[in-house]
Amino acid sequence: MSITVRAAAKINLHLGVGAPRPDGFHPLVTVYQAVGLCDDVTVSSSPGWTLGVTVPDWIDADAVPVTGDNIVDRAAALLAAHHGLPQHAAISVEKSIPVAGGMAGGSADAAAALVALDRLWDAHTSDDDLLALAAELGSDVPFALIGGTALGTGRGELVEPVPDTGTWWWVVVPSATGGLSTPTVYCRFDELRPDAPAEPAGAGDLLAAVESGDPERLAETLHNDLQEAALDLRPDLATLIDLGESHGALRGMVSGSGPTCVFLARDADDARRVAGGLGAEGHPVVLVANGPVAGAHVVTRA
Ligand SMILES: C[C@](O)(CO)[C@H](O)COP(=O)(O)OP(=O)(O)OC[C@H]1O[C@@H](n2ccc(N)nc2=O)[C@H](O)[C@@H]1O
Ligand SMILES: Nc1ncnc2c1ncn2[C@@H]1O[C@H](COP(=O)(O)OP(=O)(O)OP(=O)(O)O)[C@@H](O)[C@H]1O
Repeated sequence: MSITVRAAAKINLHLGVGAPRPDGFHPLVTVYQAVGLCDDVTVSSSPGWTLGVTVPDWIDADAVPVTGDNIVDRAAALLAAHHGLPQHAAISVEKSIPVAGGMAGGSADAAAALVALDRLWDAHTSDDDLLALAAELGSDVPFALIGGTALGTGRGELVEPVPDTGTWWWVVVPSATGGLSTPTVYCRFDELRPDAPAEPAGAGDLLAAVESGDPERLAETLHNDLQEAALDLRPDLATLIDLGESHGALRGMVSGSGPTCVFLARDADDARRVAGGLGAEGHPVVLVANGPVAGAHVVTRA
């Protein structure tokens, strides 16, 4: 048997970050949106354990570990231990989400692997247990399971869907010069914001904008507390954001911890125009994606 599960990249429409907790994690109030830029994880029956990764030419294959350190290995080990099962399958991960890009690509793969292996092993894991296992794997992984548009609290792992009947158009520009480490960006946030409040900035205005369906209103309320830290580490991103806005984007920002930058467009045509403009300026990879899209879900079963 072979099962393919697809999981999407995320954008943080709102990312409010508070002062670090005693456990080192930062309290968040975030609004996630899953966008149509997806990784596919395929699992097949096998007596042993193998993992392969394929990438498009614009992703550096060496940036994705394949020898035991992949988050997919950790997801499989955790699910197997939860059920007292042996960890056996042949897995292939087809990546399209930027690596170390602030779009939660590894988290998407972990969520997809949990869903795929649950089906392959006939494990019937409850939704609550899947969410708990996801939270052990990483703060962004529970959202990758549910997708759509959702409020994230705690360290980001407590997720709750929010009403969103809009179709939002995004231009996505992965960095051509490598990724950023999430812990490094949080550390720089701590250095730049020693006075960060215990309670992160709330998302009321952003949630009202999402509900309105109005892209101009959403553009005004997009908010990322990690942007200052990401721009401090990668000053070139500020130039990119200005360029995207000069080509007609309603608003550009750093995605999560970066360095991918995302640009909100008025509609699909505008998104294509902004993408064309950035491509003509010499950015080698410029993608268009819309959201919200579904969380990790089975696409083929044979
Ligand atoms: C930047 C975001 O993508 C926004 O959604 C997430 O907060 C990052 O989520 P993630 O990559 O799933 O993060 P995890 O794997 O849970 O944690 C990686 C590291 O990021 C930092 N981290 C992460 C989440 C959080 N709320 N506070 C943190 O300080 C910690 O240094 C942690 O050791
Ligand atoms: N399946 C995977 N895909 C990508 N990176 C992985 C994977 N498994 C492990 N990694 C490691 O995890 C690191 C972070 O990768 P990822 O693409 O998830 O970053 P990110 O999108 O910035 O994460 P986030 O937005 O959740 O902070 C990579 O640098 C890589 O070493």
